[in-house]
Amino acid sequence: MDPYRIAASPGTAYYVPDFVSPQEEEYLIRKIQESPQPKWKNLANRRLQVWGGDVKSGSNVLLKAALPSFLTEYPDIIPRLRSTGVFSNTKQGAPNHVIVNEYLPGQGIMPHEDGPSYHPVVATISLGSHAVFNYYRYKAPPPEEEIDEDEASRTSRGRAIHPDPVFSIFLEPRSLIITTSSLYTDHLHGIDPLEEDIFASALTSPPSSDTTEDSDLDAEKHRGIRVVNWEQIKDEETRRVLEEGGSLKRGTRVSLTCRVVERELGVGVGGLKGMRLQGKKI
Ligand SMILES: O=C(O)CCC(=O)C(=O)O
Ligand SMILES: [Fe+2]
Repeated sequence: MDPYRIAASPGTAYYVPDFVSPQEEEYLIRKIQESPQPKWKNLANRRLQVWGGDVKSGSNVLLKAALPSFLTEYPDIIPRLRSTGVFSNTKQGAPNHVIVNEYLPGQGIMPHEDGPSYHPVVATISLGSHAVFNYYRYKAPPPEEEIDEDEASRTSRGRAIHPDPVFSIFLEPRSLIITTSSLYTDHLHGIDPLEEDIFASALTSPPSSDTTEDSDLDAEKHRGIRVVNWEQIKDEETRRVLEEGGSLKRGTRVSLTCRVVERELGVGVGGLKGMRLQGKKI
């Protein structure tokens, strides 16, 4: 995987263009769209499907269900992810849990952390359209003496997030991105709800706060996002936009977020009825 490493990313991340072929992309989108209506969960700003089973809240345990053949047989997404080796230090060796998200132009996902149920290596496949993944950090917590006991035991929820992303990664349709370790555990990730992404030239540096006397023209040149992996972008036209600055309209994007939940419970004959988990009926 070394040739695919994103050099400018903090932590270790890999960007693999053309991880799936155009034919496979079309097939996957079709199979996902053909899933029965109840498989879709409608959220305010996107809809999603969960495959592989549910993670019981509070337990971090996956109540395992079979992955569909469009992920295990044709196209062989899961075996292909196994062969990258990035999951080799997990018990399973390959993702056992996949979330499918569908975003129409103008939709996105708020900056968030995925939580402790997942092993901190994530494989994301983009289909249909591009995305710009933004990574954020929390604002520094208040000094310790100002935190009361209750505050300290609270989870990260409710902590203020820095409004500007620390960095952004461009995801082409059919690409795979693998994020690991600190990128996953120390940052939040999100996608802005936009119909069009605006890019500043990757060759310019972001305006610093003491360059307020910049001309309007200079300011214009600096406006927009810079992505850290622009040199790894396969599509020439897209790479030129990222290099020189410009905009890209979004289409419908379908993503596969593939992860490992190391603690899992298989579903035997008779299903979940009467099953107990850590002494509790589930
Ligand atoms: O669509 C994506 O690539 C991001 C999805 C995501 O962050 C999530 O499902 O937790
Ligand atoms: Fe996420």
